[in-house]
Amino acid sequence: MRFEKMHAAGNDYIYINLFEEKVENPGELSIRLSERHFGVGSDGIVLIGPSVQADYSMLMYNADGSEGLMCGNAARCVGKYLYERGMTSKNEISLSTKSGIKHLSLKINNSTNKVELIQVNMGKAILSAKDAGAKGYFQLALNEMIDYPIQFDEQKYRITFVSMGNPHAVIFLHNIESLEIEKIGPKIEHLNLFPDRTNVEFVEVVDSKHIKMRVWERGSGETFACGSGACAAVVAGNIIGKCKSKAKVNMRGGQLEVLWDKASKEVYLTGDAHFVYKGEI
Ligand SMILES: N[C@@H](CCC[C@H](N)C(=O)O)C(=O)O
Repeated sequence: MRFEKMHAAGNDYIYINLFEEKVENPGELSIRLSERHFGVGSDGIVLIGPSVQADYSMLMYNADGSEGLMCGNAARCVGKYLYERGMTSKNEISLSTKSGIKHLSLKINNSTNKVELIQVNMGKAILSAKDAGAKGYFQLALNEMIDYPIQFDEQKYRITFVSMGNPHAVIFLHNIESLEIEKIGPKIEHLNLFPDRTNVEFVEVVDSKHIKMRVWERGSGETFACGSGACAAVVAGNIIGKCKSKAKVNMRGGQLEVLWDKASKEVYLTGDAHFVYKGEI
């Protein structure tokens, strides 16, 4: 099986082209390949395939084999893959995902014909179970959580829940560098408040247009970046008065830019993406 490793801000996935390869048990494959010592090593796998309603489709699996309904960084990598591997010559691409059809806009460097930046319209941020309506995408024990206080291990946290097609619990703190994310992340991921588990973003304000974030991803642990998480952090930050609706988000592996268009309620995620290497197993 041939694959390509790609990353976006250090959020690394193994990309498999279903036009060339057959995958029978993607969850099991993701566990095996993602393992950093005995496998290839990644935050999960991404399958690129055909679609009836959109130009292409994308499925993604976390390192523990669970399926992620949306992945902002993978969607952007898929845009680069489709263009640079000659599967499209379009710079506007529609991509079917488990949380609906997303639209990608590619910025091409005319002299190299390489994709420099990829923006994905992540769709509307959903803040309450009521707004999620029939689409669902997540279960929450409460209707919504805006700056909602919780306490465990004698520590207090305030959570704002945002669905970007996948669930995010956003927590603003003062010093994220010293955070024991391996201890706290899984506890919040598994709180009863989140029957589907949740991704957890720990966010620090640099200024109103710039935030820093560390992320504990559902199913993958701490990752170097999370695109949907960056979107959720800006939406949550804007709602509770911590940042503007357009902000840069710095994560361990790099920077992404997020714009929450208040008129349409849609969230745009922009940044670069990179091929790491091709492999065969
Ligand atoms: N890293 C991703 C999100 C991947 C899925 C997530 N762990 C989930 O289970 O919801 C991104 O860039 O958005």
